Amino acid sequence: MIEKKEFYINGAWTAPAAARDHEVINPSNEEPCAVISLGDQADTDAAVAAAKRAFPAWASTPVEDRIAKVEKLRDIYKRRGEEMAQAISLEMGAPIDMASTQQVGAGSWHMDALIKAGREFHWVAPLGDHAPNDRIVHEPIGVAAMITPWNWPMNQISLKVAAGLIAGCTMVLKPSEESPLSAMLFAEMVDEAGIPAGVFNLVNGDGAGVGSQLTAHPDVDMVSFTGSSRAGKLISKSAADTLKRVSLELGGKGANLIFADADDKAVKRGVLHCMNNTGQSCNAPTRMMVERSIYDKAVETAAEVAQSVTVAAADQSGNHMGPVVNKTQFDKIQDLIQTGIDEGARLVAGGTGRPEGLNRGFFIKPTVFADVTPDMTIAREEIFGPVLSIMAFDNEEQALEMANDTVYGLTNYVQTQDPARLKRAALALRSGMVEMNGKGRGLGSPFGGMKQSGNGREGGKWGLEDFLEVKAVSGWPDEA
Ligand SMILES: NC(=O)c1ccc[n+]([C@@H]2O[C@H](COP(=O)([O-])OP(=O)(O)OC[C@H]3O[C@@H](n4cnc5c(N)ncnc54)[C@H](O)[C@@H]3O)[C@@H](O)[C@H]2O)c1
Repeated sequence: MIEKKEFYINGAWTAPAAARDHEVINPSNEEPCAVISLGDQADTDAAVAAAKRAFPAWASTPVEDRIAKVEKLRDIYKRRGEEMAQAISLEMGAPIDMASTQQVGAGSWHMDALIKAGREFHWVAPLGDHAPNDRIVHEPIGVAAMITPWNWPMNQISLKVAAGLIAGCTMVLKPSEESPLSAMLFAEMVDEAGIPAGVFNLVNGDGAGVGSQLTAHPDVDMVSFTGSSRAGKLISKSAADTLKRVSLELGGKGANLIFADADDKAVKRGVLHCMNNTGQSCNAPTRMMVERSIYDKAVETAAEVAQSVTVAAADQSGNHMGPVVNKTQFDKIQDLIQTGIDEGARLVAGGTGRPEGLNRGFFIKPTVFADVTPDMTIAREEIFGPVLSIMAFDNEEQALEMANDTVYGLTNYVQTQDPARLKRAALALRSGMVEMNGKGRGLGSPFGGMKQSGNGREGGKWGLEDFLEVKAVSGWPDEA
């Protein structure tokens, strides 16, 4: 069993102030695979103090030197990608091939984008020709607390840490207690990259402990949080007493609008996207809304695609689906599937219980419901598992209304060959992102939501701005 009980504070691996062991469970077999420590107030205080001490020197380090350190970190990360894939796969259950490509790949992709954005960013920018002696100066906010979830661990950590480093912030990372192994490996890489002591610190802990201590800490200047809307609300309240800046990336309930003229791969693509990472993605297209004239065919195709998805342990090679992360999620998803049945949705694939042949591990059947109505629980709640809800619509107006009828607003999807409709839908959907006809977003595109999906924007130049103060200066001397 892996034993990793220390925290990374002030450039050194440090024993916790008090022993509080926590077992990390391998979701593929429900057995403990590692022991870590959960920190307490003394560990949090030590990490925040180290970050505070390191801030003046790091903030005044030239930005090109900060970027050079992140480039080094990115290179080490790429070199040690296989180790990272193993850690992610073990702790949160992503199948090893998917962990190597998508999970690890997301981290280097974001670091590349942030490096590019840092180089192109106007750190000191003119206000405009009408005010030639005004400058807008961008400065790091200070000490950032970074609190991350388990579902895409390196995606989230790289977005926050690389942006914070380039911006000139110092930081304390509290990764999810479900996925600490990848985060500790990342800390080793930060150390190897020669990032100065105190700039990056890591303390493991849970939300009620280290998480809350960070969000309430008087010496933390901002909180960058990715996780559930539930925790986002608690964090906002906790940070209010010290008026910290709070950047939130929360849950979602993405709609995928499939019009009758959609390409013939649209339904299959939508189902597989929903099931990717065992449905544990905030931007998963979990509400498939289909124009009535192609509805029956779409339901049939969706059921076939879901039935073709195989399920197996995370350490097996192949393109199967792995388990969900833990028993709490397993039980919650089982309950929601049962609720879907009880409320009258038509089960066309999957259902409650484990897939055939799997008696241990948090495995869920790839599940599809048809005839879902907007008031049903499965149409409203983020399930965070491989469960798709299919609904019918009669016209564009109704489709857009149904898509926007949610407290969330993270990513919506549109499938149609009609260019005018694509543009209308892109503008009408109330979400931070709209992806159309299966085209992924480009390098450096901002990731974030509206409404209860949060207020932050991560990635590229918008990701840097989350960690920056804007200072307005007048009377700037004329350039020689
Ligand atoms: N919008 C995005 O960018 C995005 C990306 C990935 C995941 N998510 C969301 O994350 C959720 C799944 O992740 P999760 O189950 O780990 O979420 P979670 O909210 O339970 O936990 C996320 C992190 O917050 C910490 N935390 C929990 N309560 C806290 C509190 N009161 N104070 C401080 N920290 C606290 C946890 O320890 C963990 O590190 C889903 O809702 C998903 O949609 C959002």
